[in-house]
Amino acid sequence: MTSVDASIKPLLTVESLCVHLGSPRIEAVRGIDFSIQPGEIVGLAGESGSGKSVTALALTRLLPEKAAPAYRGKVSFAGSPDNLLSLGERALRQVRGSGIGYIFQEPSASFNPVFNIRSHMEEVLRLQKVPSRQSSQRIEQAFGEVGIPADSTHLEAWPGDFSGGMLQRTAIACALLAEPGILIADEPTTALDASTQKRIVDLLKRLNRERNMAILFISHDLGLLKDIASRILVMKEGRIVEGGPVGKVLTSPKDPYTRQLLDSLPKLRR
Ligand SMILES: Nc1ncnc2c1ncn2[C@@H]1O[C@H](COP(=O)(O)OP(=O)(O)OP(=O)(O)O)[C@@H](O)[C@H]1O
Repeated sequence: MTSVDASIKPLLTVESLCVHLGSPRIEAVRGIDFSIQPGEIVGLAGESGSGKSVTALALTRLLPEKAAPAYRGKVSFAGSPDNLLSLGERALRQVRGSGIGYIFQEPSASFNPVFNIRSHMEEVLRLQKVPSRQSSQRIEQAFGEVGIPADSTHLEAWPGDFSGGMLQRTAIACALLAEPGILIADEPTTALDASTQKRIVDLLKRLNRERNMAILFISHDLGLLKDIASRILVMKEGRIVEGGPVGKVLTSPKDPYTRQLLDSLPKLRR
């Protein structure tokens, strides 16, 4: 886990973020504030429905249009004065492409089943305006980072040909192609078996260390967050009810809700 110098300016700052969505309308996120430093791994915990995924998607306005999301507050990235919540679509696409990457619980959510793996990776590079003569080398490098051979068997495969763990590693490789400053990982291991889960967590920790890539790691599993994050935030009903260094929050939680979440963890995982 990379240690973080508090004097360094935050990479991502979220101020008074509120999100209304759906029908009937609900306020899924109710005025939250947090920041993430370059190279920091922050865990976002909270039970199902507490607003973790809505928060993650709201950062770059990725919530589905059909939910008619309305955003309030400010999200700033990489020292820019722009508010991502009101930035034009084109500029925002640039941030989504290169600044802020995502991986999701269901790795298949990162892929279109009718395109093969190579097409997905080339599309990421095209959006990054990487000259096509550099494509093969960049794809090889990204695959290398996640331990998948960049041969035709893997590159010409369809997303449906891969196991969950393999597809999640491929999703991470796709995200890496854009060299994000921060990776938003929304329950990235929940759909995987225990040994694959460990492999993905180890991979993310290594990428954090080697690339100084910050990670917002979302999970309802405090035991897992203890292993990966240096700091955690706990959400309940759209609010952050507690936050701080992971060791401190987990050994002496202040909020009754965090205590309750901890009590629901098997003793061995604490
Ligand atoms: N696309 C959507 N349309 C309407 N309501 C939504 C949508 N996505 C989430 N919600 C609602 O927003 C609230 C917060 O949901 P969210 O998915 O952020 O919770 P979560 O903490 O990520 O839960 P989980 O751990 O189950 O993923 C819930 O009441 C949920 O039903």
